[in-house]
Amino acid sequence: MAMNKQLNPASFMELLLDAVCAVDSDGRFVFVSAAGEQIFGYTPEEMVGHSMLAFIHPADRERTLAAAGKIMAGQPNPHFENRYIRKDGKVVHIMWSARWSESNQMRIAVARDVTERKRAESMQAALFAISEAAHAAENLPALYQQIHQIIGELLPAQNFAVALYDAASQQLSVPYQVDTRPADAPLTPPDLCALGNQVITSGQPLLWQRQLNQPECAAELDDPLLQSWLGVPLCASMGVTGVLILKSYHASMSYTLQHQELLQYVSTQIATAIERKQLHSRLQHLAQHDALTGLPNRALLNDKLQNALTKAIRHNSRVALLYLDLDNFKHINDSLGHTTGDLLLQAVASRLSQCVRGSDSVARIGGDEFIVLIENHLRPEHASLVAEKIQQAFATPIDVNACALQVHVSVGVAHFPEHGSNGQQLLSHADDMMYQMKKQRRGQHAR
Ligand SMILES: Nc1nc2c(ncn2[C@@H]2O[C@H](COP(=O)(O)OP(=O)(O)OP(=O)(O)O)[C@@H](O)[C@H]2O)c(=O)[nH]1
Repeated sequence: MAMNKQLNPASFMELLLDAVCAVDSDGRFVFVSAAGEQIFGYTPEEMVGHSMLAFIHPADRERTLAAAGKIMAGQPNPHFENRYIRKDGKVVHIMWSARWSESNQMRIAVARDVTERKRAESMQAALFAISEAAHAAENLPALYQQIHQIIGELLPAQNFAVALYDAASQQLSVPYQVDTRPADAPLTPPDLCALGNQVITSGQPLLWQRQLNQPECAAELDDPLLQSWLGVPLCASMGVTGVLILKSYHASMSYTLQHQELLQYVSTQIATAIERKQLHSRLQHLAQHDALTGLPNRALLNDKLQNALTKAIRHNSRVALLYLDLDNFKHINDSLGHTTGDLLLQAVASRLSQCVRGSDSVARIGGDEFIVLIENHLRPEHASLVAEKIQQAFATPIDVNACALQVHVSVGVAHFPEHGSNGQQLLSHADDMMYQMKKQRRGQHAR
């Protein structure tokens, strides 16, 4: 004989993994099924009678109210996502399927916990964003900033630093650091180093939580404000190249193993992005600088000159160029050797750089030819003063390989706007002036 089972839909409801909820027109929970406790951390009794808004993540409240308004106006919504704050403080992502019941004057909805899916999605999105940033960021500082932003989407990252290890000098430097610690106790980069170095040496992440009374294994943990410290190694093709560092100064926020795993998950991609950008920067530097003296080369000078002229035209201001060429440099090479000639060129570059302000530039455009680009000056006499200063600087011989070498420099000056409207014309004018000076000097010596 077949069993005559009585159907009891209410008992099915208790078994559902998704929570069934009813919310009245004032936005209060009227009913929450048993699954609600698993999802929200509150028992249905703790939720019923309370405003739905009280449980919603503050950043999602406005959006949720707008969606609720539409549902109450008769537009069912089977795919609305928002975040709730669980009783244990954790954030839970909910996918709602909701409609308005006119007869009951309630929103009837089913809530599904999609936190795991969201986590996987945001980790994928972070990886994608990091590889995008590696291509799009203009330079390394911009890349660090973008990495900070991307990590901030994944976990609390108010206090974040990138520390990089230089294997040659065995030093850890901190090229990027945002620290919200009160200004009366400023943080200096060496404070980061002890723990950072531990991460580098071990190649393992390091998580310190004050609340666990972990031993203070480094001086930086003496800081009474510090609640938690998390460092994850950056492992690239060359091994461990640095550390990503997160810190918390809030007793309510301590980094956990879950945070550590998240950071580790993206750290390899970040290490690769930094490595790629560093390589790019090195290649760019090589392409724009003279290998012997480290000064900007002709290509970079042309860029700088173009920028200077664009600014000068916009602000109705001046630009001056000094074209410098050493006299009889060939003789130094021929008599003392090419190596001495190289050392002399390096010393000349350094002496020239000391004669100009930070806003001016010195470039090496050929064997013994240098250019000084002078910006931000009011009168032509200023450029003449710089030229004089250079001649005075070279009045003292330069010591190279125990030889005191007397260097003479011929200098030609060109002014914008008087001697040309573009870089080419200015360089050509300054070259002509320099050559005239050289001819004059030769004439004087011949006499
Ligand atoms: N040591 C060294 N010499 C270089 C380098 N580049 C070019 N030179 C040499 O620099 C010399 C430049 O010769 P010139 O242009 O005749 O210049 P100069 O002997 O100073 O003659 P004037 O300019 O007429 O006074 C040549 O002997 C080049 O071989 C370099 O990187 N290192």
